[in-house]
Amino acid sequence: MPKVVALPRSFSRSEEAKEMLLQAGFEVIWNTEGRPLKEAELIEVIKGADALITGIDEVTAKVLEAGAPTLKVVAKYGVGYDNIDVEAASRLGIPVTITPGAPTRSVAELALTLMLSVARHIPQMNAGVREGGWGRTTGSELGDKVLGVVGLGAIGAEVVKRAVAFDMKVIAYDAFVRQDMIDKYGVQYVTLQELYAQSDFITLHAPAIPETVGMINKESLAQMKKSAILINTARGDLVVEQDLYEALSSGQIAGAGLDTFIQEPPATLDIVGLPNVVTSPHVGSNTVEAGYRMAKMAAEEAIRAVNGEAPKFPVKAPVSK
Ligand SMILES: NC(=O)c1ccc[n+]([C@@H]2O[C@H](COP(=O)([O-])OP(=O)(O)OC[C@H]3O[C@@H](n4cnc5c(N)ncnc54)[C@H](O)[C@@H]3O)[C@@H](O)[C@H]2O)c1
Ligand SMILES: O=C(O)CC[C@@H](O)C(=O)O
Repeated sequence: MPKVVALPRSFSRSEEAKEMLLQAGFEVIWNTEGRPLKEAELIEVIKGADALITGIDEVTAKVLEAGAPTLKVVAKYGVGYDNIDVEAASRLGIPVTITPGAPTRSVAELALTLMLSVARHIPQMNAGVREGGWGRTTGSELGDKVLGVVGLGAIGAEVVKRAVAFDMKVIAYDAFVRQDMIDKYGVQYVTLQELYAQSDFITLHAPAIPETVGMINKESLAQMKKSAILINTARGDLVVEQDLYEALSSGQIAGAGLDTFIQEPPATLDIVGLPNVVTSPHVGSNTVEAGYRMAKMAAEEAIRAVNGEAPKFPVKAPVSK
């Protein structure tokens, strides 16, 4: 009986994907920890598995080596695969797949939610009202503001669509220029320096790769407007958190909305405790709808691999943290 290890915290909510795996004759090993697994835990659980479905667990070279004798695929439940040592997988002949498009709308909606929450101080006022207060703070509109999108891929594009509906002007930085974004939404491509200097809101949607890790640092923060609000629903690794903490505390920038952190939960409460910061615990794709799509697509990849079929959405380029 083929064995699939299904680790994403919300995977088991998807009855359809569960049923697909059972119908395909899989023995399914679930993650009962309620959190992503560490390397040592994964090394134990991966042994003898034919397929691994993973969220943001530590799929290191050692894990892949432990699974290599039987493992036929690592199917990422989502799109950001920086938690998987793709180079090691490729060396061991194990394909790595992702679920493109499945989390897109959910993450875009969260990015907008964070923009609005920071601009209107919603969590802070909500907390005050619940304590019997009536502290009204003055927020700002999104309309007529400049939104800078770093990484105009699937999620970035959905954010643009929504931002334009809020009457925002959008500028973007990406190595690949999308003519449809220019034609349909009037997006203007700029350099990173121009994006930092001109944006009222900056939203990160690039993957965590060597070129992007630490890109939001003392230097880039210093180029931003004092009124700028930074939104990060991409990966914590894109930000030097100590530099962001200092910029937010000193008024170098005005606020931040953060869904992702270098360490999750964050190692210290410094940033998340600041009054001008709104956070969420890496839930960009954690909706019922995105969960169903990601679970189904990942389950299909597991079944394909066990049947000896080629993966549908393999990761092409190796990435590192
Ligand atoms: N918070 C969450 O729960 C959550 C959920 C899903 C995805 N994500 C993150 O969002 C990221 C984007 O997802 P997507 O589906 O839009 O991916 P995508 O591949 O469609 O888009 C990524 C874009 O980033 C661009 N890019 C690559 N290198 C860049 C660089 N150096 N500077 C600027 N842009 C660069 C690419 O050209 C591409 O257009 C993922 O890599 C993942 O890390 C987070
Ligand atoms: O597995 C998760 O919980 C989130 C995955 C998400 O960040 C992604 O990259 O698609």
